[in-house]
Amino acid sequence: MSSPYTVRWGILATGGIAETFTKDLLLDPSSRDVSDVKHIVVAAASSSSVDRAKQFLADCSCPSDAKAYGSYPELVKDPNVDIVYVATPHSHHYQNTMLCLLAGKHVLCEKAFTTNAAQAKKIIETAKEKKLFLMEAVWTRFFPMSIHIRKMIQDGELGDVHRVIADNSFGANVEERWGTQHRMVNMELAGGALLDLGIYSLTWVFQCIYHTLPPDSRKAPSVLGSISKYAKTGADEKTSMLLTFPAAPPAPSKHDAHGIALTNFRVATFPNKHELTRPAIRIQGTKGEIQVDGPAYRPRNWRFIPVGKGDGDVEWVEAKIPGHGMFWEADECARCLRDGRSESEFLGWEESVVIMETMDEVRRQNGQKYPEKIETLDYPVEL
Ligand SMILES: NC(=O)C1=CN([C@@H]2O[C@H](COP(=O)(O)OP(=O)(O)OC[C@H]3O[C@@H](n4cnc5c(N)ncnc54)[C@H](OP(=O)(O)O)[C@@H]3O)[C@@H](O)[C@H]2O)C=CC1
Ligand SMILES: O=C1OC[C@@H](O)[C@H](O)[C@H]1O
Repeated sequence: MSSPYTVRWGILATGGIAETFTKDLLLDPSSRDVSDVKHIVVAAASSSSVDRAKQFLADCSCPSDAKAYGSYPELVKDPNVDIVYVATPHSHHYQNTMLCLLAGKHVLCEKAFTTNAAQAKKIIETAKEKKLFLMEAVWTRFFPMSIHIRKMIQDGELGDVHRVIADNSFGANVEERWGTQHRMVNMELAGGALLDLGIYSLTWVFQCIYHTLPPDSRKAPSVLGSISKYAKTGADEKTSMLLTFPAAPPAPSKHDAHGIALTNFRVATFPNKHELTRPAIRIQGTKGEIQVDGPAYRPRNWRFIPVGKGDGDVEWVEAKIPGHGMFWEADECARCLRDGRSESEFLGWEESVVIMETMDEVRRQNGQKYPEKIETLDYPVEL
């Protein structure tokens, strides 16, 4: 058996998801029956200090020879880094990803890709120019469950999919939990429910209705969106979206399809998040519906209820996750690098842009603008 293709990662920022991702990277791939790729963490950078980066590497049990850097520019100069995982707040993704690409590094950038679609197009254009790999880290797309559900739809097991309803909401006392400075509500950090959580509701709508079509049949949806703002900062705390995907050309398909994407900081998808009470996602076709339990970003159970059957007739299917589940997107990055592909077919550049454009339009309809310094295409900008 040939030795696995090995990818050397640099971690940019040392916050919560950086730690979760890094620990997942270091899990033995055989624990998820993977043998063709493997991952090494060779460096991490903190904008706070080199000591913070050192502590991060230690906390994640990274190899002792992994390099700690006290700045992002130092990280992207490291010749041992093949690909950088960008784990800063949404507001910084554009500047940080441009830094990496211009230094010749492949990039996996956390979601939301950027603050707006124009920035997403700019980093994609730069990746194309530099012949580099770039992907938005919408990790849920790479779950075996997501892949299986997409295939069921493409194989016609649901019949014609007319509607997808997806909710990704937290029940929180926003004032107590996040105040005014936390990235979740801080407009300086592109805070708000839409870019942080709503993108997962949109992910389920898009991966079931849009992504399952042949690429040349995919058409961007029209969207109606409603935003309610958190009084203390103006970030969106409730965003509800109705998307209409036109009938798929060239063969005039029988219908268009609706997506209802919801996100909310005040009320949760499940009243009791530890019980399987109701689906976070419903994928509704003419032969039946798939229900996914949620949370939308890391669902663990799903079921298919054929037309004629009741909820009580069909058991939930548990989809086990040997770890947190971020390794699957990393495995996809490794396979793309191995095969010389600049983008993943699971989440290509065009689809990331269409989703960013959808969120832009919802923000436009509701007068939701972030500070110019995080909406700008200028680079470099000190944030
Ligand atoms: N895929 C998933 O499941 C999840 C994804 N995310 C995404 O990951 C990104 C980061 O989220 P999360 O890890 O929770 O955020 P954290 O606040 O925990 O970490 C963000 C890190 O970014 C760096 N940073 C640089 N500049 C700033 C700044 N001005 N303000 C705050 N932090 C700054 C800091 O690291 P340093 O000081 O070392 O430079 C900080 O620790 C977001 O885009 C979010 O959407 C978040 C949670 C889950
Ligand atoms: O991506 C995410 O998934 C889990 C949430 O807790 C987090 O806020 C969000 O960024």
